[in-house]
Amino acid sequence: MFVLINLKAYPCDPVEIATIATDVSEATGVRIAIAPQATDIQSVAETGVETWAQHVSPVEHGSHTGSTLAEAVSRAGAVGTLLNHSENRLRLADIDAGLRAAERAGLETIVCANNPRQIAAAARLEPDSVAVEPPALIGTGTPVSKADPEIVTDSVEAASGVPVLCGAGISTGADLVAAEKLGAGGVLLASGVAKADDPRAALEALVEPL
Ligand SMILES: O=C(CO)COP(=O)(O)O
Repeated sequence: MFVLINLKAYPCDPVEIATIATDVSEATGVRIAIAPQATDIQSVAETGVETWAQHVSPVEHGSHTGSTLAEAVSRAGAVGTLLNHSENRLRLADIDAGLRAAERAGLETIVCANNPRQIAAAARLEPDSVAVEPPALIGTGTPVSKADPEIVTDSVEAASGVPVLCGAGISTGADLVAAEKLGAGGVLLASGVAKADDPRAALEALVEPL
């Protein structure tokens, strides 16, 4: 299972969480990555943890003030990027161009989507993986694998062989096991670790049953 922790714009310490993730990943052998704010990518990557961008802009080098260049996040130490998170929705053409920008920079890609129909469309754009996250469950602590397991199984079918992660409301080891049983190759989560009083205990408990 791939565990990708999206720190969003939460007021957590990204380097502390990255250090914990490195320790837990080394101790358990579970692949754990952190997606911090773009400006924290370098300091997070320096901990040795697998580091992802939350987004890259659909542009190449050029006159694109305010953009997040795929090559720049790669240079800072990111090895992958999310695209089209439900909190940062993109137009179809921009998802496509963002994917091609990430490919040029050598970044692994995950395109997020709300439901199995969108997963089918996202998979056709040939990302490395897709992630289904029903927006209504994000941040609720109610996992998609429990609230609506068919969203995961239908997404796995709709993705036509592209690996599927699931996310929204995931916070326990049981949630990870349930996601794996439904066919997900990984999970995307945020508040369960980024907002935990004790992120180390939260992350250890999360991967313990794997
Ligand atoms: O949006 C998410 C991960 O990208 C899920 O957020 P929560 O884990 O807080 O529900």
